[in-house]
Amino acid sequence: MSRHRFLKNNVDDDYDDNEDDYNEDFDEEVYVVYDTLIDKITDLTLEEVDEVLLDFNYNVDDTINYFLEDAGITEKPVLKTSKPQPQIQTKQNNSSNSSNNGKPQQKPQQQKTKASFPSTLAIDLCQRDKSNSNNNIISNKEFTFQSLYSSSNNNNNNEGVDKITPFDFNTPSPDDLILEKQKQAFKPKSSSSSKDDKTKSNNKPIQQQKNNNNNIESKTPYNTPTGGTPISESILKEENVNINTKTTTTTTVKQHSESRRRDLEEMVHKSFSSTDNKPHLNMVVIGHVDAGKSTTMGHLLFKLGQVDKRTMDKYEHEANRMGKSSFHFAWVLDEHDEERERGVTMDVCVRYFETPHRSITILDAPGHRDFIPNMISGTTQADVAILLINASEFEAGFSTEGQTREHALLAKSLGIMQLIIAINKMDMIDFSEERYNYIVETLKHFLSTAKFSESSLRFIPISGYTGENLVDKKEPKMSWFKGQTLIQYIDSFSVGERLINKPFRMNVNDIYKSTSKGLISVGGKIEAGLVGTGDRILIAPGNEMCVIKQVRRNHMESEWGVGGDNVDLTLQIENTTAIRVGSILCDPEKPIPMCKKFQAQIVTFVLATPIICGSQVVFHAHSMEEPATITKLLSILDQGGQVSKKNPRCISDTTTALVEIQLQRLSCLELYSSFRQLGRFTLREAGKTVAAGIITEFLEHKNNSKTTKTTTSSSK
Ligand SMILES: Nc1nc2c(ncn2[C@@H]2O[C@H](COP(=O)(O)OP(=O)(O)OP(=O)(O)O)[C@@H](O)[C@H]2O)c(=O)[nH]1
Repeated sequence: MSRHRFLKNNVDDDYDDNEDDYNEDFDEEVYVVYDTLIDKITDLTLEEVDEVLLDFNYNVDDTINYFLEDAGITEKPVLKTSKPQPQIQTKQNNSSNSSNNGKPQQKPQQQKTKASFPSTLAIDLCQRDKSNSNNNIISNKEFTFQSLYSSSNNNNNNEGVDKITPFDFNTPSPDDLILEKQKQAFKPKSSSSSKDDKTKSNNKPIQQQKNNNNNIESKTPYNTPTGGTPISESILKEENVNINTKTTTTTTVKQHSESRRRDLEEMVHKSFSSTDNKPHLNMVVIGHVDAGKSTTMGHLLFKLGQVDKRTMDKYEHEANRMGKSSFHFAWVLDEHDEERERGVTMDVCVRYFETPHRSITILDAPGHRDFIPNMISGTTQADVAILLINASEFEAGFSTEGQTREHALLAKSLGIMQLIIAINKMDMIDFSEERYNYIVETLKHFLSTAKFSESSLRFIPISGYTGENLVDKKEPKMSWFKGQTLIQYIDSFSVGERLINKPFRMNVNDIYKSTSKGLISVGGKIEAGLVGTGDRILIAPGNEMCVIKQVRRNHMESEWGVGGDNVDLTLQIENTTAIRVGSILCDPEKPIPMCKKFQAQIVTFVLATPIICGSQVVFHAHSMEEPATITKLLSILDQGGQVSKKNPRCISDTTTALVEIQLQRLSCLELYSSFRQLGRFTLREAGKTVAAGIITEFLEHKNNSKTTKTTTSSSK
């Protein structure tokens, strides 16, 4: 019934182990430089070459000179042209963990262009900027998200557009090499051959398009590059591809056939138009630490019959024994021993319930500031939110050190439009109307400066512990409140559009290992598209294929899932380490772009030190996080989104600006104009959220698509 939470640390370990996979596709220049220098600089790595090439805009000569100078070598080596073959060998070494030369196994180096986060110099520069041009920076007093959101452009012209760039077959392409490998590996097997016999080539040379600063072939996110990675044997079998045949064709792997698509659409239509259908919403519960989020949700689930009396008694008894008697409702959601011992939620917990007109997935987020990355990851999956406020200690949560403001701003930045503000622990303030009104007025003012529209806010006094106003009203001392109960407000959340016709995208938020070999279950939100059992989908990054064996939506088995659903998928996959929290599952024909450098519009929060060119931050988007550098400050924008100052020297508090951001590694991202939810991000520095933003333009990106070149003797 309930979803297990995935222990992020384990995944991070997997991820580290897998970095070689992640970095195994390089441009040809990388191999030219590497092959030319490797005899002279023996500790050279492909990753290092890749980084430096990037800095030199893929200029081979400049890069070689850089390394020679760095190593103090004056004699220039003869330039070696690179053939695809060494790529394969290097990657084989990688995947087999060979210690042959060891280099490709090393983790990527840190970026060479490092600048430490600003200090007094930056503050000084900023103040000078301010004094020179007071009009250019939006007043600190008025926090504005307006330009961030007004720039949201609904232009989805890119949607579904495929531009296929033909590959020049004069030279042996990486696909040819793969085909050779496939021929060897995929010898026809008898029908009785066991699954375990399957051999998968781990070589994944992709014919890459060059995506440097000056050479962006196209900005559409759905370009389908030529070349591709080898499709796994199981999938080839399902496609009925006979490897030992004569005619060579390039096939794009399809997620599902046209007829299957029609069937799935029919099922979706039938389900959605049924009178039993309750629109689904993902609801994140946020707020300062100890505001009562888990207690309120646990008590609500208990009142709705989602937790039986016996289990509740057991929790109460055990909580008593541990001296944590007041936490027994919180234990419905806080399942881990450490969370129960510490009385603190650490990771997002997922639960499901229904109201008369809605089916709701609860995402109970941690309130403690140490776990804000988890809160962000939960909020990115949500459609609506409940902000819990501790009425007895409102000031502590609302202070700049508290998380009330930060959570509300993050929720807004991550696309939450509808918010219930539950003023909790009313029993601790003797259900005082006066205190309630004071808190509501203070929050109303703050939330309007954060650009929440007043009509999308609902304020409600509750006691999560006594249960007052959760599903019914009993407390005579609170008879002054004439509004609805919490469950009624939840029931009246409006439901957003389901992006069924967009390419499939799902954000992986949980992973549960399966006991069956080759099967793995993942949980997360389908951002867009339609999937069904039997679909073949692509895992990015990593460009690995898998097959959907089972779909669970709203915690029930289903044959399909659509945009907006929070689902668990059981996947058949040969390399279970290819998937991790932060992966994106996508349509192999229209995969998510991979991006390393982009232009973005950001809004800064309250900053300890201003942002300058070279500021190091942690970039959070959907469920991924990645070290990043702000490489250029392009302009400061006014409230209308117009440029008010070009090339500023720094960006201070609560300012809207256009910047360039460089990530340490290629990451799965979308333009905000194409996929809002996957084109939003937040930036954190030293444990604090410093800005939120949207991706406006890719500067360095590549597109993956799952194509395979197969040789067939007969075509259907
Ligand atoms: N008196 C009273 N205590 C409450 C109420 N709601 C929660 N509490 C208590 O507040 C403490 C913290 O509650 P939690 O539900 O763990 O708070 P939380 O917001 O989920 O905490 P984190 O997730 O760790 O941020 C517990 O001791 C609860 O019993 C309430 O309405 N009244």
